[in-house]
Amino acid sequence: MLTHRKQDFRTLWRARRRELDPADRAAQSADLTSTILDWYLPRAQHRRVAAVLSYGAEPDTGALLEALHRAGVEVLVPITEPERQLSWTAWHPGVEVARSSVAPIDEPVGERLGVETMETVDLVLVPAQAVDTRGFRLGQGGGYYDRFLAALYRQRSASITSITSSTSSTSSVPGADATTTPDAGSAPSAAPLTVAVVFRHELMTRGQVPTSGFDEPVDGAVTADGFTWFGQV
Ligand SMILES: Nc1nc2c(c(=O)[nH]1)N(C=O)[C@@H](CNc1ccc(C(=O)N[C@@H](CCC(=O)O)C(=O)O)cc1)CN2
Ligand SMILES: Nc1ncnc2c1ncn2[C@@H]1O[C@H](COP(=O)(O)OP(=O)(O)OP(=O)(O)O)[C@@H](O)[C@H]1O
Repeated sequence: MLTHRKQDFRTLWRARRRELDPADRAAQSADLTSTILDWYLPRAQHRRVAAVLSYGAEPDTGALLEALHRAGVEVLVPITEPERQLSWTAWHPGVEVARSSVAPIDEPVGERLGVETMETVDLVLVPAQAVDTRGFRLGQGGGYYDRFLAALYRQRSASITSITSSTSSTSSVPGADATTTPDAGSAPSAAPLTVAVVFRHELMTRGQVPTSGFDEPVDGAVTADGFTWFGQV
């Protein structure tokens, strides 16, 4: 039942995405690019970002990936593996790509890294059809990012625990009320931060995205208007 609700919702929002005027899509993609660069570059620590090679009607990430690379940031993109797992590989302009064996998308050819590589990633840009202000997102329906985020958060909380046990600062869980912070002053401090990248109309009020047990919330969302953070990490 819930699966049907999710599927209907996905179909609806996919159609809305395809109906976006191409000029609007291009303008929002350009604003997303500058918003992400303006926020990230002054805060970069490891200078490593995980993103995606966009396809179809997604926000276009081409200019963003190139600008990050030009700024000396290592860009990682996902590789779809069997059993709905993701691995990660480095992207650079002109990298050789090959068709995935499990999804209808092209992916770079190169060394494949596991979730451990995220220990030195600052920011994970997560694809989504829609996201609500609890941080719940709807993706392509493969469950790839749900599985990946679960593994990432296990790793992240293990490292928070090891830091807090030596510094006695507090840790908490995502899920408090959202704050829209165009200057992103109150971004949570856990690393890497997970941020859904969506068009303006795809950022919704809490409870609007149907969820199921495996869904993992993201820390924030970014649209052409700026970043929104969903709570403390
Ligand atoms: N840019 C990008 N890369 C990504 C994802 C994503 O959402 N966006 N993924 C996130 O998990 C993974 C790939 N997941 C995918 C899962 C299913 C389909 C797929 O079957 N697409 C069909 C059907 C689309 C439709 O019904 O309209 C297609 O494109 O023909 C594609 C990618 C990893 N890489
Ligand atoms: N950690 C998990 N373990 C087992 N099954 C999972 C897990 N996460 C998701 N699934 C299953 O994967 C399927 C797709 O999940 P869902 O509809 O939430 O995908 P999605 O979030 O839209 O896709 P994606 O994460 O790839 O962007 C569902 O049947 C879901 O139950």
